[in-house]
Amino acid sequence: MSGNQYTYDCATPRTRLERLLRERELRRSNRSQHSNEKVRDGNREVDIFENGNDLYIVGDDWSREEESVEAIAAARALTYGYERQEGQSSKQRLLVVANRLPVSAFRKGEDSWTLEVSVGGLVSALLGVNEFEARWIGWAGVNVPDEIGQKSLTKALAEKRCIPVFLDEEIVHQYYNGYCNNILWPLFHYLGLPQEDRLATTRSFQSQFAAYKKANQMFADVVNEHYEMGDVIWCHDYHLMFLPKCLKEYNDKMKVGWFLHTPFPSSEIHRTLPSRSELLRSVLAADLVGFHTYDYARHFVSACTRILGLEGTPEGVEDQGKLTRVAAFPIGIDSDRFIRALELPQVKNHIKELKERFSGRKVMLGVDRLDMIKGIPQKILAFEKFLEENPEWRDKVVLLQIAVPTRTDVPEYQKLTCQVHEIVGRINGKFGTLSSVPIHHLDRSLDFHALCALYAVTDVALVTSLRDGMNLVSYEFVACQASKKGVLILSEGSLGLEMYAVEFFQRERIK
Ligand SMILES: O=P(O)(O)OC[C@H]1O[C@H](O[C@H]2O[C@H](CO)[C@@H](O)[C@H](O)[C@H]2O)[C@H](O)[C@@H](O)[C@@H]1O
Ligand SMILES: O=c1ccn([C@@H]2O[C@H](COP(=O)(O)OP(=O)(O)O)[C@@H](O)[C@H]2O)c(=O)[nH]1
Repeated sequence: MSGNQYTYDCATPRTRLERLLRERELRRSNRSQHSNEKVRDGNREVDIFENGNDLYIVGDDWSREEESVEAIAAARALTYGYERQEGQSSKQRLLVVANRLPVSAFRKGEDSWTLEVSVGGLVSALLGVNEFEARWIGWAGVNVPDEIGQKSLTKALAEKRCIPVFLDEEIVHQYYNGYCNNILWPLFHYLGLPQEDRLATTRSFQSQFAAYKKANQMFADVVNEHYEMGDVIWCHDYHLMFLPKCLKEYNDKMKVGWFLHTPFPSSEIHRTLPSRSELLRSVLAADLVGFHTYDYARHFVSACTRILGLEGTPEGVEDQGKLTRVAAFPIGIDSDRFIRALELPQVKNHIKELKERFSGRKVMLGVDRLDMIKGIPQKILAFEKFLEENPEWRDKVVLLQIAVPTRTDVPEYQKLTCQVHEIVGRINGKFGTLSSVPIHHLDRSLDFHALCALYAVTDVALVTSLRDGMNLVSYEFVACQASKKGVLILSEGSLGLEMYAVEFFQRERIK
């Protein structure tokens, strides 16, 4: 054995270790204790062998590296997900960090709170993650300026394994309403930048970007406070693109993943963002970066190569020997949860009521947050055209549109709400009768069971997104249609998700 001996710790070239571990895992079946194996690392060949609890890695230009079982477990947790080691607690600890907590808080008194499940695909998707011992860190959707409120809310949230980040009104205004939802959200969905934000010198842009960085640091501070060695940190979405960098600056041993729930646009679109480079570099501080689809991942890698001049590899992006792995991990739903819900007596009753209420009419359904990317005005206008062109259907079809209010402090969303109300009012005025209207529009959310019943009685679901990250509603509808086999109409803007949808439909045997 040649070279110097030193102790490998989890922070030293992790990416190499991961690559080696992955290859080693593939050879697991042929391996015996104390055996020696040769593994390729790029162009080099290195030897890996185990002795008791130690892993030895020896290569031509490598020094001998000695790795503890804990460090291997930590690297494996990041590379393969959780793997149980003797003497460890039964589940890997996971800190999920997202702007929105799975519950939103409403203040009832000085120190009393009610918590309601937050609506949105990110929350729906992540509630299904149960193979980890997970804690959530995020914003509870409420301003809590006083100490009594902060303490009591922290306590109430702890019961849900949630840890709050307290953002004051000004930060929420600049970071969430401003930079996240007025700049990044429309840009990532190809709606462009608001006119006034094209120049970085615009005061609003600068202050919003500063608030964005400040908010990300506030999330990082809470993570640091709760971090325990070996934890995996999973950062979510466009709200927290700075977080991987903040975390690694604090402790480069942390295992950090970052996942984007929206599309990542082509590099030509990302290039129009004044802070384009800083955001990319911050995300690249993560060990693993994930997207819903291969296209989004490819766009991210090409933004890094074209805008930052870095090298894209089949595994990700490389910067001076450090590899950030980039891959597609399409999020799905727990379909069994929906199928089971349909068997519950209260859901069955609800289905019966809905069938009676709409008997003799075909039910069309839209379930969306009231967001410009969901194409709600377009959907309703298409329905109007259908009624105009097919008068025989006017009293035989109803459109139920659940439009969950969202980001209501952002002017674009306020305008959209007025626009949708105006169109619905006009169409109901035109085609309604004294006893019925063609569109039932609800400005509120439904709970899980009510939603399942609605999906089950629907004849045609309309998913009309102009662009969407994934859109879980389409999957949920299919899961609830096992016996009915209705129709799902997906807009062209949702077709990026087609391959996943088709695979899902086949699995659910819906033709
Ligand atoms: O937290 P909000 O501002 O109220 O918005 C709700 C969520 O909207 C976005 O959801 C996305 O995630 C889904 C699951 O991956 C995906 O199916 C959908 O296409 C996306 O739009 C947003 O990305 C989340 O951060 C929000 O929590
Ligand atoms: O009244 C409602 C409307 C929607 N949802 C949930 O909100 C999520 C929406 O996710 P999607 O990915 O379709 O879009 P997003 O809102 O995240 O952009 C889905 O899980 C729905 O079941 C809900 O719980 N109640």
